[in-house]
Amino acid sequence: MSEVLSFNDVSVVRGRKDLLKDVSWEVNEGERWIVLGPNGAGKSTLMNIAAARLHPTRGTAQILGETMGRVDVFELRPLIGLSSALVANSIPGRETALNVVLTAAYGMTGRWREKYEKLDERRAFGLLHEWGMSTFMNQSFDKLSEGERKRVLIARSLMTDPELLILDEPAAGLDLAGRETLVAKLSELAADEYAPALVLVTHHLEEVPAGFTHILMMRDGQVVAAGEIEKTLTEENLEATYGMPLALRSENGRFSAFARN
Ligand SMILES: Nc1ncnc2c1ncn2[C@@H]1O[C@H](COP(=O)(O)OP(=O)(O)OP(=O)(O)O)[C@@H](O)[C@H]1O
Repeated sequence: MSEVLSFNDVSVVRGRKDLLKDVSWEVNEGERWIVLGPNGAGKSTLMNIAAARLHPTRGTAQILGETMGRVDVFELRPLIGLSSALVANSIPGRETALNVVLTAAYGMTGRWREKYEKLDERRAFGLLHEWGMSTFMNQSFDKLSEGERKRVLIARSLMTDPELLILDEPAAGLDLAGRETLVAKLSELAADEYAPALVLVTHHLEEVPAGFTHILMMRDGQVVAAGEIEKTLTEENLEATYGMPLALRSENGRFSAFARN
């Protein structure tokens, strides 16, 4: 099985603060990872490195076999699909849903004068269709609901047929039905043997789709625990991650947690 990510003692320092401290983490082809941790744990910082947007201050980060600092990141980035609030904010609101997906083919966020192949247009439409959004293809991005926007963003992140897909808080801001629809779709994606390696960042166990195989638990820029979800997602590790006693429940591959009295 080939390595998708291999981080060795990765640290990111800003001023006197360690945003990440000695993080070692490996993701292999076919794995579906959850990255869990409280606000400020360093999850997005870690994802920025995984998406080849940020260099570690110390340590080595290998992405799809290439070492950060020794590779042209512009060649690496099309191989990594990224869906995050930062990507969403960079999309011009008036862009249509179809263009939001299509422009990923050129690593752009807004359509300018580039010419797209029919093949690209068909692929973009196909992805919108797969994510239940083809009827919205001509609707502008800023007129979509939060849940619709999230699905368009995921379709966009798959446009270049990436080898790694990073979803940074894909269910943030969704209502219950929106969250459950998205989680079900992500579960389908996790079960698809042709899907890229998946990394999904969340604060909430309820947002972990069934079928995800591994979990990285973080606190204060450090790894609390990492490994197969069945062995690693324990009440003990949850308490160490969130700093409070939590009761863990699991049912049909889904999880939830509550404060323990
Ligand atoms: N450029 C920066 N300079 C200084 N501190 C920063 C910088 N970027 C992030 N931080 C700090 O680093 C810490 C980790 O931030 P990060 O966004 O990675 O956490 P997170 O786990 O994704 O949090 P959240 O769940 O709230 O999104 C936070 O305390 C944040 O304030």
